[in-house]
Amino acid sequence: MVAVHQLHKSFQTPGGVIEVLRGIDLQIKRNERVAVVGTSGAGKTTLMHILGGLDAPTSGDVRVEGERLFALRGHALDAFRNRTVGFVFQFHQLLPEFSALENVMMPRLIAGETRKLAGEKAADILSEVGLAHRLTHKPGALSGGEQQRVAIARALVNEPQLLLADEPTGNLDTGTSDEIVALLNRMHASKGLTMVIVTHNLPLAAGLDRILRIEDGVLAGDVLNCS
Ligand SMILES: Nc1ncnc2c1ncn2[C@@H]1O[C@H](COP(=O)(O)OP(=O)(O)OP(=O)(O)O)[C@@H](O)[C@H]1O
Repeated sequence: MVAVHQLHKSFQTPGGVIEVLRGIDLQIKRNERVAVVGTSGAGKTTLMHILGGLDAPTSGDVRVEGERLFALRGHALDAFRNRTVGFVFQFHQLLPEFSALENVMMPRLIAGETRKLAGEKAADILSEVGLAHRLTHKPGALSGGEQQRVAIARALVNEPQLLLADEPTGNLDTGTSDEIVALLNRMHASKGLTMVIVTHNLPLAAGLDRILRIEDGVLAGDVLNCS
């Protein structure tokens, strides 16, 4: 599903060039649930952004579903990302002036669907994440857990094969965090998703199929969870 070959990423900063990813090789199977752990600043978010085509590597290759991500340019990359990858961030990044329904419709409207069909699909997925009663609420009128459910619905509304989540429970209390983890696992099971989740939440990581540890820009550990 995902194949990463000799991935390097450097950033130019006022203090000079910093090498954040230093030669990562990685394969992720279809339907796998992978946790990415590591100390702060290790390069986890940078890796996720590159896996999802949000940022380009300095060198190296990423294939998603056999497609060389960075051979795609402009509109072709946008379209591939919109169709194939869903993102969930720590801070939900919902648009505050739009309702839950409108936020979730957005990726389908961007893909060119009519408002009517996009609205139906968005209502269905919001219902699947337990928010059928919150369609017209704006993000500010929702709890933190509900906001994250809307963000998960938005990530899944285009039926992507790959879900990338960066600290999806990082901003939530323990109870709400457990509900979000349960929801992600339910979505994985019902939709056959491949999931990659950056997390500092060790029980979350321990519940997934595989744990990757990134340290100082390299893959320092890769453990299958056999329990
Ligand atoms: N656009 C950028 N320009 C310059 N440096 C950057 C940029 N993005 C990330 N970095 C640096 O790259 C390093 C890795 O950042 P990254 O966000 O990938 O780490 P992380 O492992 O996700 O950390 P955390 O767990 O704290 O979120 C950090 O030192 C960060 O300051």
